[in-house]
Amino acid sequence: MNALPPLSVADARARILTEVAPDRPIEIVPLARALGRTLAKDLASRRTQPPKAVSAMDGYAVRAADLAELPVKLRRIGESAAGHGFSGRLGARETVRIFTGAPVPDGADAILIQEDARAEAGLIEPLRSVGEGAYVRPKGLDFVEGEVLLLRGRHLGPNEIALAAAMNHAELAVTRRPRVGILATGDELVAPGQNIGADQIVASNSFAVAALVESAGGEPIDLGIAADSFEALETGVRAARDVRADVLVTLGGASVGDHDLVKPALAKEGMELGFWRIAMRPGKPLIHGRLGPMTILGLPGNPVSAIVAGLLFLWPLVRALSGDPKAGEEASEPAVLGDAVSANDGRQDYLRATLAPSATGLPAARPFEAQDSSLLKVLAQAQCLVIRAPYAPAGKAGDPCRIIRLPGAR
Ligand SMILES: Nc1nc2c(c(=O)[nH]1)N[C@H]1C(S)=C(S)[C@@H](COP(=O)(O)OP(=O)(O)OC[C@H]3O[C@@H](n4cnc5c(N)ncnc54)[C@H](O)[C@@H]3O)O[C@H]1N2
Ligand code: MOO
Repeated sequence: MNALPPLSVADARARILTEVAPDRPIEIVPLARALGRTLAKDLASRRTQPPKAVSAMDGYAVRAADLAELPVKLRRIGESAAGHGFSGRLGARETVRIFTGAPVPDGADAILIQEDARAEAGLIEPLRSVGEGAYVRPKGLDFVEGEVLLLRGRHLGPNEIALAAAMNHAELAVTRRPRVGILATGDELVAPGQNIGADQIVASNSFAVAALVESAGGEPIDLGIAADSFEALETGVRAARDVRADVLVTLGGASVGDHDLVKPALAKEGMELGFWRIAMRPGKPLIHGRLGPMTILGLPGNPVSAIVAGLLFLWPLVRALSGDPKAGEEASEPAVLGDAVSANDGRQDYLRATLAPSATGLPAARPFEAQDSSLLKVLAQAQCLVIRAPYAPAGKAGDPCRIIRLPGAR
């Protein structure tokens, strides 16, 4: 009974994600409130950018042909500034003073930057020739009206919001943020800043998991700390139902000790168990199930186990519940080992490691000696997790490996 179930990390993730319904509830939000949200519909541009040809530099709008043979003097006939174009047309040997972002006047086909011109009494003397189109941003260089630039499911960060604004969308259709109830469990836990008894510790996992949920676009709801009793866990489950959580994340109590009651308590409440325990370190005693409309994710109590399992399973679950079709894609990348590692057992390891440049062109990942799943300090010092497949043979420095960068690591 103690033999590890063969469920792999990839299978566990697939099973968690398959039950997510594809259609998500939609809300309309102003652009200023769209950070971290997920687009519910493909977004097409309402305009062409730039709407007409504009200058990329401060200087003079010219006809390139006029400057083919120097010396030549051009007559300055006006000015074009951003927001105030020149309405006339450039004739032979004429020029218009122009500034960055200003419309290029009709008849002009190039910009002579002002560093390459001598100006005197209404005349401009070019100091060099220019090619046709020099420093001209043609109409629609960035995008054209009707172009679909952001797809449904896109997680909105600063760049996407800037693009949506430039496309002239003042509000966006986004999916409702998945509600994630977070219930810490354990008689030993006390919230930070409280009086702490001799056998107690500060509950840190709720904060880490709430931050993960938030960064994935979900709405974390703190359900507090439940004692190690069926009654307290029952109260916690009721609280999750009351806030209409899409996901209930429990923290701790997932293992096999006499006080690890989460699985039986959830079963008593009617949870249909998906799986329990996966071939992974840290994070082995992961619980997955369904309780009415709620997905249950029981993360292990060890802080690093909770965070690593949160990154690998809760993060994609929140993305999937946000309507992101790419939620299941693992964000791993190639690297090389910076140090030797020993042969692995049957669990897929996620080793906290630093990253440094290497001669191979790939970053070199050096796992910390200390990998105990209680060590938050090591996690905060790490830049990535080195993935070690089950039964991977010993590796030496320079061997290829795959890593997952830790969010916000420095
Ligand atoms: N005989 C066995 N013992 C254990 C096994 C096993 O297979 N056989 N599995 C080990 C593994 S692997 C893990 S991981 C842990 C996880 O156990 P639980 O999920 O039951 O977690 P707890 O026992 O409740 O707590 C573990 C550890 O983490 C601290 N903790 C719990 N919650 C928080 C929190 N919110 N913030 C900060 N720290 C927290 C708790 O005080 C414990 O020190 O089980 C192994 N045991
Ligand atoms: O798998 Mo546990 O998560 O070793 O710490």
